Amino acid sequence: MAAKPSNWVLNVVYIPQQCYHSSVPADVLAHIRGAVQKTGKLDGRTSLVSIRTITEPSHPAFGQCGLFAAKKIPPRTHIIDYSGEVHADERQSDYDLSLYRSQDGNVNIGIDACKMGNEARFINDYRGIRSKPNAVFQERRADSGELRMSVWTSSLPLKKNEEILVSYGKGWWQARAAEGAVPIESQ
Ligand SMILES: C[S@@+](CC[C@H](N)C(=O)[O-])C[C@H]1O[C@@H](n2cnc3c(N)ncnc32)[C@H](O)[C@@H]1O
Repeated sequence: MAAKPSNWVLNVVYIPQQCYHSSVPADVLAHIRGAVQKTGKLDGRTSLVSIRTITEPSHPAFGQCGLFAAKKIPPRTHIIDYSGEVHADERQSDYDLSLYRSQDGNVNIGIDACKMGNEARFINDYRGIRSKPNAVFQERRADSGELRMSVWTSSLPLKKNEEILVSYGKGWWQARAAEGAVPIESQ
């Protein structure tokens, strides 16, 4: 089992690389895994980030965790891949993001880091924290050929100890507005 990063949460399994749920159809699985042979090398670890509990009461995710730059990170730099359970079944999860949609639109593949994942699951949305995101999600093929959702710095560097913040997208918040996830005016 992979060594957990500092401040990892008790009820979540740490997986440095994505894993696959049985709901993913075989042809889609082959497409996501890619054609390149796996090397067996674990490339999911990074020293660029640290998980911290948010202690400022003014932060909208006060008491939860966030992901922070452990050192200065240059602009347009790969920070980490979002790992979790790659799945095709329906999920109600605040840790689920979209990875792939089949051409006919019949298969939607997500990566759910609710029960298992890596440091990237702690990345918060920028709303209510700063004026714009300082990081972006970007699909990429890893050296192994595998399709992944990765996190990159924007056009500006990240300072050491700066919180890494992306945009979850308006749709993410709209879908949760009924549950009072965030004040609508802050979208
Ligand atoms: C993917 S998790 C992010 C990590 C989470 N803070 C944690 O400690 O597990 C998404 C959840 O974080 C919180 N969150 C993220 N960004 C937020 C924001 N800008 N304002 C309020 N809550 C936020 C919400 O509770 C949301 O459901």
